[in-house]
Amino acid sequence: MADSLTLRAPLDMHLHLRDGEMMELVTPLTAETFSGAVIMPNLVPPVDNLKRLQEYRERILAAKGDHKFDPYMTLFFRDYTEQELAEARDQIIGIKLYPAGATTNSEAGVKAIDSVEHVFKMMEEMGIPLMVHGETHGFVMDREREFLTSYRHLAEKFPKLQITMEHITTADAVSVLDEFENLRATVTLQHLIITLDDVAGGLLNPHLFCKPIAKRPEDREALLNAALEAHPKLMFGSDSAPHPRSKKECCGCAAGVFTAPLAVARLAQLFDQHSKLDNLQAFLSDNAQRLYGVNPPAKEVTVERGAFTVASAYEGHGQTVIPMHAGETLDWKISQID
Ligand SMILES: NC(=O)N[C@@H](CC(=O)O)C(=O)O
Ligand SMILES: [Zn+2]
Ligand SMILES: [Zn+2]
Repeated sequence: MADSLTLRAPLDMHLHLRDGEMMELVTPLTAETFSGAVIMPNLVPPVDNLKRLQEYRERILAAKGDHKFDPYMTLFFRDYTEQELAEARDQIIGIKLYPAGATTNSEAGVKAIDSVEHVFKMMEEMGIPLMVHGETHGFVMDREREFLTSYRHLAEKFPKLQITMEHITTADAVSVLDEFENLRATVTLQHLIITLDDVAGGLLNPHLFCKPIAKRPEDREALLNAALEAHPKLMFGSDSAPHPRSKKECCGCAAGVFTAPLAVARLAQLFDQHSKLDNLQAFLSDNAQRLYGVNPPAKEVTVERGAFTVASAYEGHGQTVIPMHAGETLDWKISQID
């Protein structure tokens, strides 16, 4: 069994960097180990025009320091005009659709998905990918499964529109992925590891609470198998979603798990545990490069077997964030970054 592995240009295809002091704190933590990341637009107010997007990108580039790191920008879906889309096309990797109220900072999202199909049509014609937080407003455990109907409808009606099912959490979603050529998906680290039991089966763990909520053991199994086999349409997207400690350890805990600083080491441990280290490169970079046609800056990240104790908190810029696995010791660590 290999005791180390060098990963080329790791990519995080779903990342929240926030803004202001939180952005200052968390951006270098991703920029250090990843060559690029898809930056989610759910700021307050949302990133839904080019001026805001360009300014946000500049702030990210300033916050990343000297690290080689490409932020792949997204716009927050709204009823864009053809001219707006044409101007945005070369500056974005895609447009992210949130059903209104489905998750953190999504109040400005779409209220009725069938009322915006003219925008999907234009995006299809212009080759702009659509990324989707795919949950209905149904019972919390059924929201993703119910939304699969919308994915099927969109995939069929707009066969040239590239649609990413973001942060999938169910076995059903894995199956739908194979039904349509134009569907692809991201999956998080936590959904490969935990189930609802880890969130709420014993003492409540707010640091594992996110949307979509972690599901059943058989769902985790299906997601994990697809990731370990480096399913060609599945990409790593951490959905690392930092919230201040005070917004997590309180009554009315915000949804989001912060995994950016430990994601690569923890994925190496997971793939090693299942003797699938050889497939990590595809899951963590090659699939995304092929599906999105991105060409990230060169970066080699070597992981090796060895103890790595995750910080109990990340602090700085007046912010405190608690990561997943806080204070725990992992079996794999990053040993070198070139
Ligand atoms: N995943 C989450 O639970 N939260 C994300 C939003 C999202 O990706 O849905 C956040 O912005 O905090
Ligand atoms: Zn989401
Ligand atoms: Zn997210």
